[in-house]
Amino acid sequence: MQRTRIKICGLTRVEDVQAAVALGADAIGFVFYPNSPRYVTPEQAAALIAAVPPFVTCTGLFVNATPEQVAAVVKVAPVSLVQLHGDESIAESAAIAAACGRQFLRVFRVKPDTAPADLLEYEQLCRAASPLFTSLLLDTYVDAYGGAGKGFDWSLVPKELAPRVVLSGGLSVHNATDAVVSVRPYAVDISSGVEAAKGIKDARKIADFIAAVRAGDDQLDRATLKEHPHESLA
Ligand SMILES: O=C(O)c1ccccc1N[C@@H]1O[C@H](COP(=O)(O)O)[C@@H](O)[C@H]1O
Repeated sequence: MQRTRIKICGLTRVEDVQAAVALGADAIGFVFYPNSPRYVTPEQAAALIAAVPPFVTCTGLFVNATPEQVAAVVKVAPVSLVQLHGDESIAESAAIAAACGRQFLRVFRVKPDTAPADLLEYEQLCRAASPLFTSLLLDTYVDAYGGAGKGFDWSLVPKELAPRVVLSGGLSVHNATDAVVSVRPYAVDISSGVEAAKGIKDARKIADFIAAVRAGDDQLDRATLKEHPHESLA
């Protein structure tokens, strides 16, 4: 049975954390990039993380921070995964993860001229560089680094890579079902598409987004049953 993991990113209020968790988010993201409108201090994030039950993953998002800066944040805000969303090289990303003792998501910001083979090669390099590497997170290249609500051409994602990637960039209730069915990613990550205003999440939009992802999962399950009628979906 297909179950695409769902991360909701850029939370700043405890009521938004509680809503996301209650509605079924698998992961919650906190933005430690000071230029972001969704920035939270490590102390604010620690208070938000205290509202998260076990088995929901808390992620810390960084842009071009040093290993020392990331380690200092993680000491105060106990995230279990770091999302490296800037121009850090693969070696720098591995060093950051080692310094803070956390697994990491390496972000690849896709441009119109990105080739599918670039993504495959980049993922292999990440995997070879560090045992703390978990997944490639694919976002759209924008000057502001992220959280911009801008999508990229999903046909650039190689079929063999898709089951291991986190897909993000411009996702919303309007395209989530299509994203799941056409890309088949391991997970999806959303920020601006479930907001009422920057940094303020909208519980209705989160609920609708999650329902749209599950509708995609259901479509994939039905297709699998049609192709392999004797296969169990359990
Ligand atoms: O959310 C932010 O403010 C942010 C700032 C800097 C880098 C990344 C940021 N968010 C991430 O951007 C992608 C796409 O977001 P959106 O759904 O298109 O708004 C997502 O991975 C966020 O985690």
